[in-house]
Amino acid sequence: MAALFTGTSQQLEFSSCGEDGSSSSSSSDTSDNCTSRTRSPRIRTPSSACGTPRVQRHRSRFNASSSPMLCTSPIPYASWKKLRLCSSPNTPKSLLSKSSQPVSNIKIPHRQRRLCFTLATANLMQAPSVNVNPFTPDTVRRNSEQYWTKSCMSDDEDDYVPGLKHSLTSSEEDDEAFLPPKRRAVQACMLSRYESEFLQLECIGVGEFGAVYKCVKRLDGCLYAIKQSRRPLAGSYDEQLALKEVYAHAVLGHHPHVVRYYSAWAEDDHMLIQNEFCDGGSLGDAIVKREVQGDLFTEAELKDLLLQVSMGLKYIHSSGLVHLDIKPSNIFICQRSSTSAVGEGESEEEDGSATAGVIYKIGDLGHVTSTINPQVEEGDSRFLASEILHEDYSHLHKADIFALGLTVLLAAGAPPLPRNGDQWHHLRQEKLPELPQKLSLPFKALLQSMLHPDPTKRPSAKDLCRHTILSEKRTERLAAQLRRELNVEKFRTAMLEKELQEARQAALSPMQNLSPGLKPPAREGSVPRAGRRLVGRKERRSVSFGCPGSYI
Ligand SMILES: Nc1ncnc2c1ncn2[C@@H]1O[C@H](COP(=O)(O)OP(=O)(O)OP(=O)(O)O)[C@@H](O)[C@H]1O
Ligand SMILES: [Mg+2]
Repeated sequence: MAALFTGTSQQLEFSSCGEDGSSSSSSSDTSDNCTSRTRSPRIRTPSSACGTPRVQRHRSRFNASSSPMLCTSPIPYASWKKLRLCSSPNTPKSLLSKSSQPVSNIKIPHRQRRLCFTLATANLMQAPSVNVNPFTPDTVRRNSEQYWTKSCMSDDEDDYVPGLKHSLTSSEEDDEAFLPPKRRAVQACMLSRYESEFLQLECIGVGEFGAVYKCVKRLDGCLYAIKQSRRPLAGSYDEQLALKEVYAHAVLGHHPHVVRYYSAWAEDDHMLIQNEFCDGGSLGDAIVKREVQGDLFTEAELKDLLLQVSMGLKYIHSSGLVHLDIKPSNIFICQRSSTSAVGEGESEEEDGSATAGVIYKIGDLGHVTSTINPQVEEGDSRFLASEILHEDYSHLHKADIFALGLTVLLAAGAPPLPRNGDQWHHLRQEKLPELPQKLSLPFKALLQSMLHPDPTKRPSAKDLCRHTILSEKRTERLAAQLRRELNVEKFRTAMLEKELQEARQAALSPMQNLSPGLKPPAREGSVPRAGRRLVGRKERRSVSFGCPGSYI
């Protein structure tokens, strides 16, 4: 993995993401840009509030937990090294690699491995061996385009259109480049799991914990976001964060408003977490982008954001957990089409959130803790509720509501949030920041209530999901969902009607060929036997569509 990091950092140039630690400038951190993150203790001296500098407290906690004897975590923190037990899961790919390994497992010296990894990575970069998933929307579209192009070509071979021919050839070549030649199987067994199972496409973000890469999984051809810890993990604070994230994801399961987790493993002292890739990036990035374009989130969009994240929080809270690091850079955006491809239909239908537009998802579960036995690692100080600073953990889920209130205000165009000082306290004393747009009074009042100094006065995530101000949004979502379902049913009905007509015709045509004397007497309203048998299996499906005058 060291090699992996050496190799890839050369090729990918971390600095090209513009997010190296040194470039952080919190003055312009409208949306907690990843340049400005300081994972631990963000409050230096929130004036009178806290005598002990946060840094101190935080560090000591971290040191304590690095020793197995002093570990205070409620989670039985097995050393991350134990993850190595499952670092080569029996995915078809790893089984293939294993079977191609020589019987005598020759240990390659580290230096040599480094070289192998780098060379192999270079080779893979040149000719990526990745399967093409035929079911992803892009592939389906491309295949159908190719199908039409090909059929047009074969209809009239002589009508040669250079451009068309060229595009067809190049896309065929693309496909060939993606198919794994057999000889690469030998290389694959020398690669790390990350390198053998994934093709790294680009660096999509850098945070305190590490870097996040957009990757395509060679086996299924789908995109994933893989988060890699920057520093070696053993006994570190990062280890705790990484394990917390993995444990939380595993407990939470799937929800349309929580970034989906697929797998995690350790390689050469670094943790890797494979998550759903959100093609719209983070809300933080979206806020910055829209600010630059002078295009603020409208009130309707803000309500949609608030409703969706509240749904995700409601789910997290109902599982007895709290996020504790809600902020724009930890909320991810998926465009509608890509989300449906991930196969989340069931749960989306449940809460009626499947509509056109974007889907917001809560990610980065590195600070998640349980409400019953909380082990609080504060998140970003800009979003920290004051009771958490005072170590009052009796209403932890309301700290998430507070952070969400500030997140929505930032999306509404609020100026960058203070990390400490008087401004920091003002925000926690019901003094909302100035906004560059006019929000309706009820919506403003709702946001204000989310920032109430008394956590018990803040609405819960459940309250927010049911709130009348957001109910309009909810109704809209529900209506859109129903419209989609109606369209599907209409389409199904049309198909069945067509089938029915064909079946009737098929049944009638042999009868028409019979001489009049041989024809059985027609029973009014009945379909001839042959016809019934032909469509009999569709009976149950068809019956709800009420086909008058038939038994079908
Ligand atoms: N699933 C994902 N899909 C798309 N982009 C992602 C995904 N996960 C992370 N990113 C990008 O990587 C950045 C950092 O990710 P993440 O928040 O997980 O890391 P972090 O180290 O915890 O950062 P921070 O300390 O700011 O919370 C995000 O701001 C986002 O731009
Ligand atoms: Mg983050």
